[in-house]
Amino acid sequence: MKGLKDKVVVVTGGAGGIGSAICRRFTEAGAIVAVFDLNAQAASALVGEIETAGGRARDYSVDITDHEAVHAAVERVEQELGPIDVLVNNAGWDTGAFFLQTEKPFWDKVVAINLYGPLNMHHAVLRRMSERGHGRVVNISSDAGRVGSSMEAVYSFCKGGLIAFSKTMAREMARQQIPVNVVCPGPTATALLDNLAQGEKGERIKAGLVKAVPFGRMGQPEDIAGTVLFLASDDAAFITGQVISVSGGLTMVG
Ligand SMILES: NC(=O)C1=CN([C@@H]2O[C@H](COP(=O)(O)OP(=O)(O)OC[C@H]3O[C@@H](n4cnc5c(N)ncnc54)[C@H](O)[C@@H]3O)[C@@H](O)[C@H]2O)C=CC1
Ligand SMILES: CC(C)c1ccc(C(=O)O)c(O)c1O
Repeated sequence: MKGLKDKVVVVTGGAGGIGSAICRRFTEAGAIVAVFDLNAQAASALVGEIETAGGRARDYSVDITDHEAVHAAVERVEQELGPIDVLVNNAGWDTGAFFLQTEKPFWDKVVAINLYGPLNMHHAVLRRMSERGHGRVVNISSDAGRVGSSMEAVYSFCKGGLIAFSKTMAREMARQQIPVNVVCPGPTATALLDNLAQGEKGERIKAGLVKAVPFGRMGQPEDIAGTVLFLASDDAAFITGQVISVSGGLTMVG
């Protein structure tokens, strides 16, 4: 894909399942990746692996729910790696429960990570991109935000909100020619899915999710990364405000 070499890319949740696949693919394409993650150990291990393979990456231990910490980390990236060209908001979290069995402290955590996290990141990075009139944003939502998902009510609320927010940012950033797009994975084999569906009941939930996928299998993190790179590349320079599901046909939204 065109235009990714030497680009500075920030990936939140970059040490996780889908995030690490995205980071690897960007570095394989010649980009320099800033791995933002709460899990400092996993982020550092990923950077070591990428460097061993000849790629360029640096880990940043950041909690995306912390507004000041996000601004400080973004400033550090620009000082250490250069102006940020691409922002991928990928970090997310949930655990499965029916809404009526949940309480506010749980909602606060889900909203803090899945909504305030991306808000903080956009606020810190897009002002800089906007001043430069250059940049790209790819937000990782979920098919849960398009069609809902039982036992993921507050998460779906956030992921649907992220889609609406992305379309609004796409409009607000259009004058600066900064595309903002959304990728919606379906059920994908990562720790998040394992956490959502545990034990025998979990296996039944996973089997049910797979059954709903026309392609008849769960996604792998590598299935998601290519679409993210495409949207960050020059090949997608005229695409903005779009939502693409990468879910083996789970949702076919017009
Ligand atoms: N796995 C799945 O089936 C699906 C995942 N998604 C979305 O894909 C994205 C990536 O998810 P996975 O790779 O599956 O999850 P994961 O659990 O493997 O990775 C998430 C990463 O985010 C990091 N993180 C969590 N809270 C953070 C915070 N406050 N600050 C910084 N980093 C934080 C974690 O340390 C972890 O490394 C998420 O936005 C998720 O909602 C969407 C649809 C399906
Ligand atoms: C139903 C959607 C696609 C879904 C399923 C599972 C998880 C997860 O384990 O985190 C999601 O994030 C989803 O969005």
